[in-house]
Amino acid sequence: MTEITVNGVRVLPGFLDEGEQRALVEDLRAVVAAAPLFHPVTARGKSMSVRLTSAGDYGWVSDRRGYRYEARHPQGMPWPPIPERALRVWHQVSGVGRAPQCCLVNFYSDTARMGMHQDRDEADFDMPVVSISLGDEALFRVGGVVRGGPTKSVWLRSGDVAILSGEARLAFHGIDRVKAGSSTLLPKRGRINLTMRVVD
Ligand SMILES: O=C(O)CCC(=O)C(=O)O
Ligand SMILES: [Fe+2]
Repeated sequence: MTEITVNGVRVLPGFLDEGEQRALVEDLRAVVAAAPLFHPVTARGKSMSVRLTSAGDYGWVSDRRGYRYEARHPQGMPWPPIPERALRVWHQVSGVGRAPQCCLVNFYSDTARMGMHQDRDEADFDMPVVSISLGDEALFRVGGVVRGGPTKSVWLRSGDVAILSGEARLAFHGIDRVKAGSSTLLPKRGRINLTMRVVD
């Protein structure tokens, strides 16, 4: 496994083998059973194309009041615990002593995408964001810390881990598209991305 760096974001291709990926998908079934996926809307009333849920002490939500971390799912239940298997990845790659407080779970259908944004709803940017990709490949675009600057893209494949830390912690990033049917991991097509974060 050769680590690559895309505008400062570290990518560890094939960090999880297929058995670990399958086990993690099973863990996520339990997460989604306890805290169903939902389609967030933005403060402007636009529906996001990903469906999402969270595990941990906090979950990321967005609705007409804007986006923020909340201790409960929009339907009122607490978020389930972050799967041990995901926590292990965090402790292997994050380089920090703290545990993540949120594991955001994004589900991308064939047509879903995510616009360029910074992850900046957390209190301490010395804490990295650790991402795990499962299922179909996705074109991940990374820019600098200023919107609109030059970008580089890389395909994130099932089992890849990406780390936003240091100078790249606040890098703009997004998902341009998902290559439908490029992986056989998930029973239906699509992609799951987990991002673990220390929130407060
Ligand atoms: O899906 C991805 O790889 C990135 C997700 C992301 O940037 C986010 O949830 O903030
Ligand atoms: Fe992000």
